[in-house]
Amino acid sequence: MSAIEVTGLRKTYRRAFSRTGNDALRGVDLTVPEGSAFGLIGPNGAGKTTFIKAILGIVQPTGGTVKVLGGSPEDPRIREKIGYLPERLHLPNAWTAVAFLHTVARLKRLKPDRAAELRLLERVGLAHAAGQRIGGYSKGMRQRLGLAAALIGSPSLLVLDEPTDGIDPMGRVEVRAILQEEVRRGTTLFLNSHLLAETERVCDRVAILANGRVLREGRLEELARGGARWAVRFAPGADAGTLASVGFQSAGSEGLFHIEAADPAALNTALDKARAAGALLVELRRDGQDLEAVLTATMGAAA
Ligand SMILES: Nc1ncnc2c1ncn2[C@@H]1O[C@H](COP(=O)(O)OP(=O)(O)OP(=O)(O)O)[C@@H](O)[C@H]1O
Repeated sequence: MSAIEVTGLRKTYRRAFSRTGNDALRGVDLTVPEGSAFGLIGPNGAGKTTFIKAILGIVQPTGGTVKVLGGSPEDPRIREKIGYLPERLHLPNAWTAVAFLHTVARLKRLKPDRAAELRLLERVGLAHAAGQRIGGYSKGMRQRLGLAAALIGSPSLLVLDEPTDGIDPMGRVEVRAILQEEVRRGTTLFLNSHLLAETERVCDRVAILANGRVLREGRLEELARGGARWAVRFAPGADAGTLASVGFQSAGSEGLFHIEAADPAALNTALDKARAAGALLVELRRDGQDLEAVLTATMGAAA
């Protein structure tokens, strides 16, 4: 089953007293496989937050269909299985973190469990501030609390809109570890982040949204990391003719070669042959672009 299945999704925000509107989504088809870590990227105003709100039933689509966890996002039984961290968090400043999580649990129709709530606060690095009023929290602390609220009840789908906004670099490492744990647990992660390095580290699939349309979608390996192409450096003295016969094409600079290998087994077979011919491997890396380069190239091609 797909965690999210969207077809022909359109959203036009109507302008008051006007016949025209603002087309935020212009026919989006997107499938998010269950258990995947999916990243949505794109420039400001692309429609990312609108897309997220549509899959959560917060905005009403103008057209198209949205199926989440096999049902409608408006179905309360489906909503209970979704954890959501919005881009703009509104937290009750006069409350403590514990009181807030308690209420979120009740809204999710869960039995309040103080020990579980304290464990969650510990997990997001807020144990020390559990009894403090939220009004005194820093931006990063508020964001961590929002993440804790999204994690309540071990959701099947976690939808996070800019989760590390305001969180310091060490905090980002912690948040990333939590997201990776959740994915290992089987949660589907849907992440909207402007931090491409973050998306690249956490996600296995990515979609590029621009001007309300999906320009590219696929496995990160295929889009960014170069897929089957590898760059290999051998120690000086390796015989280029012999290496070419087993698939290594010279890249011009001393000792540097490229090879296409469909999978790790094919790559290792070629490396074994190169070593058997006396070549010494000194460096191996995927010959790919990073996500920033993919986004820039995709946006350039679409302009
Ligand atoms: N409530 C609204 N009323 C009218 N227009 C809106 C509303 N919300 C969003 N828009 C418009 O819809 C378009 C898409 O906005 P959206 O916030 O979905 O983009 P985004 O990709 O999340 O942007 P960002 O990366 O800047 O957060 C923009 O042109 C925006 O101005």
